[in-house]
Amino acid sequence: MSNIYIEYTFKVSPPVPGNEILIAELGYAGFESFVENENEVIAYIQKQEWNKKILHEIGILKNKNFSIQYHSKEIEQVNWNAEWEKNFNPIEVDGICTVRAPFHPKPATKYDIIIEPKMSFGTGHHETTHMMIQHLLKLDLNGKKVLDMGCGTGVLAILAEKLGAAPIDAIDIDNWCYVNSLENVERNNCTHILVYEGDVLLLEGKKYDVIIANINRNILLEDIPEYSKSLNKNGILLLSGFYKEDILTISKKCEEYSFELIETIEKNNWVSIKFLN
Ligand SMILES: C[S@@+](CC[C@H](N)C(=O)[O-])C[C@H]1O[C@@H](n2cnc3c(N)ncnc32)[C@H](O)[C@@H]1O
Repeated sequence: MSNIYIEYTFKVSPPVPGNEILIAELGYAGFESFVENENEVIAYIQKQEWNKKILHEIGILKNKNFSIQYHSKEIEQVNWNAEWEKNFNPIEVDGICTVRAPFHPKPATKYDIIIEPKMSFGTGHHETTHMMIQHLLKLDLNGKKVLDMGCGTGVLAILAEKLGAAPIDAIDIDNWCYVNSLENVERNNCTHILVYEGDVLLLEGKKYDVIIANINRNILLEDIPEYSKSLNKNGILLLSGFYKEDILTISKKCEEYSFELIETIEKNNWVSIKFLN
């Protein structure tokens, strides 16, 4: 895997909701990792994946409701840790769960998840991860067989184990996320999580009580039929990674596969939905 990345810095006006829309569209276009602050969005893509044409596919750049300026430069991945350490503050969810870096002090919350994200997605800062954590905290996962599809840093799989789930499969299509999840699983002393590099094809013949997938609208629409085959009766499906405008499309697809919508959470236009099989 190449160590050279292209770093793009975007200034979006207005930043709300522009930054979130931009991040989602960059994600669909193949960008891997994002740092968002008040004034800018910094996004990274591997040089070998990068093609200037990618930017023409990004709808928000052509959307007249937003003004966007950007510049780019090539970076060595070796600088990345220093970048995220500067930007990563601990995240507390509902006073029960903290997601933090190893160098942050131990929190008082019941659940403490230590993540070194490097180039992976999943520190709890993003709305979608935050809402998936909220859903998970309300489930009884004791002894439940769980799949975390699109595991990123492994944050949701790690929380599932802390909530009593076992065994847990964590899958990500990206090699960096696979390696990073393995590291984070070990860092959190988890012993019931198996991490795989791959996608929905790995589900052949497998059955789970709970499937969690925080990916994006298009991948979820493709994968929902496979989730349906792999989820036990009365199993729970938690989905996120899409906007409010996509609720109908996602829930219609789920209804086609006999999932019943139980609860929707929304945060800054992002959505997470709980379905029952
Ligand atoms: C939005 S991140 C979610 C990460 C983490 N689960 C969280 O909630 O913070 C989506 C992840 O899905 C992975 N991904 C994208 N397409 C995928 C696919 N077809 N199958 C499996 N993983 C995929 C990406 O590499 C990325 O790590």
